[in-house]
Amino acid sequence: MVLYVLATILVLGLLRYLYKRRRLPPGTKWPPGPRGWCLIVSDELEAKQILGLPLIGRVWDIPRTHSYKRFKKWSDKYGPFYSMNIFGVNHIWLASDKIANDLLARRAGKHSDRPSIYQLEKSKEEPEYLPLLGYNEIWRRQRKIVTQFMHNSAKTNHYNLPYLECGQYLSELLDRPSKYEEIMENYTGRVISRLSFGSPEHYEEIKMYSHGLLKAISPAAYITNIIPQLKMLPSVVSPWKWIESRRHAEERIFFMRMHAFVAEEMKNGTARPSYMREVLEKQGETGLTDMELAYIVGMIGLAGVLTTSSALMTYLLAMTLYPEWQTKLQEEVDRVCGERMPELSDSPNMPVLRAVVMELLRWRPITPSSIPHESTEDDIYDGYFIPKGTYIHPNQWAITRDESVYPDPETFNPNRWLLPEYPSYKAPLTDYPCIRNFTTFGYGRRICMGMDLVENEFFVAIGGMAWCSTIGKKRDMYGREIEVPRHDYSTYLISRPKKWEFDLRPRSEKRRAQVAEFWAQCIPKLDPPVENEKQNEQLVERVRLLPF
Ligand code: HEM
Repeated sequence: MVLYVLATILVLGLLRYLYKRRRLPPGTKWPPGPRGWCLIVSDELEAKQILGLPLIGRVWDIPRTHSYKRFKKWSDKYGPFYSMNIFGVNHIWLASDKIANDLLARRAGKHSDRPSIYQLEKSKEEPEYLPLLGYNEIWRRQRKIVTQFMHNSAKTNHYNLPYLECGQYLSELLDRPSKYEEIMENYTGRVISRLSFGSPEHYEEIKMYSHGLLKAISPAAYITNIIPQLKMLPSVVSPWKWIESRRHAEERIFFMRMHAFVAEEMKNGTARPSYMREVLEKQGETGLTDMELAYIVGMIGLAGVLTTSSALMTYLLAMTLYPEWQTKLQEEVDRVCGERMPELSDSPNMPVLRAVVMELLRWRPITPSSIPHESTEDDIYDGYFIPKGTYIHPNQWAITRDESVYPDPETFNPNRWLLPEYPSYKAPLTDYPCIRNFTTFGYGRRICMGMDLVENEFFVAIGGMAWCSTIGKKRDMYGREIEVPRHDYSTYLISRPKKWEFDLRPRSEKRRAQVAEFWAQCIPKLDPPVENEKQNEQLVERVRLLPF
């Protein structure tokens, strides 16, 4: 069995390599990069050469976990634009925001496709997951529809849901800080569940399917995402295929159930505003099938949970390690907001809060290895040849550690956004720093579609945490501070700090009571009584079950 798999990989790798090998156009050169064929079986950053092995390239040079650190190390050696061959595919890694913008935004016509995700059936062609679609007609129509409903939602500040959901979020966090992962996912899950389907009740399923999809697309989870040739093995010897077909089928049932749920509410006249309701109302115009429509909204639901909650977790870590920034932030929050929670309209007066948010995204990027683009045409950049079919990775870990832009990059330092002596500073401070279009949201035509929602959620949730709680190091039974790991992060595509111990307390009992009162005030605003009798009964029941 092992021999069969190895032989298949080598033969298919050879065929692909020979097929893809290209001659250089005159006057161009290959980008620099790690060359030679060597098999490395080490997870440490210093590689050990063990055995020469042609065809598969340097794949074993790449650790399964935190590979972006290895890629950064190579960019330190070969420069901010280097290439490498893996299993017959040409890869380019970028470690400079300028080069990433030059290629992925200014030349977006050539570099906006996506590589296939091998663990999925047909990620580029099936009208399912927008972020994974190729640069094709399906992607264009889906992106247009999502742009429309996200834009409409942004016009209402997303119905103020990120703010109104903070009441429950902060109350729960103050009561059970050790459950922070669950509480943070529940917060972002409830917001996106309401936005997508008009009701908060589906957040548990959204969370579950988000984790499932994240695993399916992460190289660290499935070897199939690293060795494409494995996909050609028959199902009988591919456990990955069984796992994926089950995940996919269950997720599809969920998306279709959500479609039916909102369609039924629309029929009864009880559907609240939601992305699903909006696309259903426009179905006559767009001509989308029920299935595609369900996927478009379902995918946005999944995109909105783990990304945002990851940065909330990083906030706890940063405040544990850099308490001086918590003090500065609390000073600003108290000065501007006094006895109430920060609201989005406070944003122009709160540069420190925006700088803290910005620095969280820079210091611990949520997708440190980024989501790669694929080139659909040959290109030449600075004399270097980029053949069609190249996978381009704007390595966010490296870009956010570019010392010419972010001096002393390992230090969490929001001052780099607040003081003119830093290269990343931008005025006026009423508008900047602003997370929109920041490198960690990607580039060009594939740039993230959730930036407006994320900006809103971060402002109120992080501002709210600073307003009501103080975070610090935990002490053991002998009174000694418990060590806090600076970078012990998960290994999937969306990265978050692994669970660690910290102390979180209300800033005062008065603030704790204010948070509980705020939650009570939010409930009727979140679920206002409606004309329809049946829905009124449901709402009364929902409020009755809330854990006061
Ligand atoms: C802090 C949170 C988030 C980060 C850091 C983030 C980051 C990213 C990145 C790096 C990309 C790929 C861009 C590229 O290929 O150049 C992306 C794409 C995308 N994001 Fe986000 N994202 C976040 C939150 C969200 C949220 C909340 C939503 C929606 C509710 C969302 C929806 C999308 C969609 C639909 C795409 C695919 C765009 C396309 O392929 O055309 N994201 N995001």
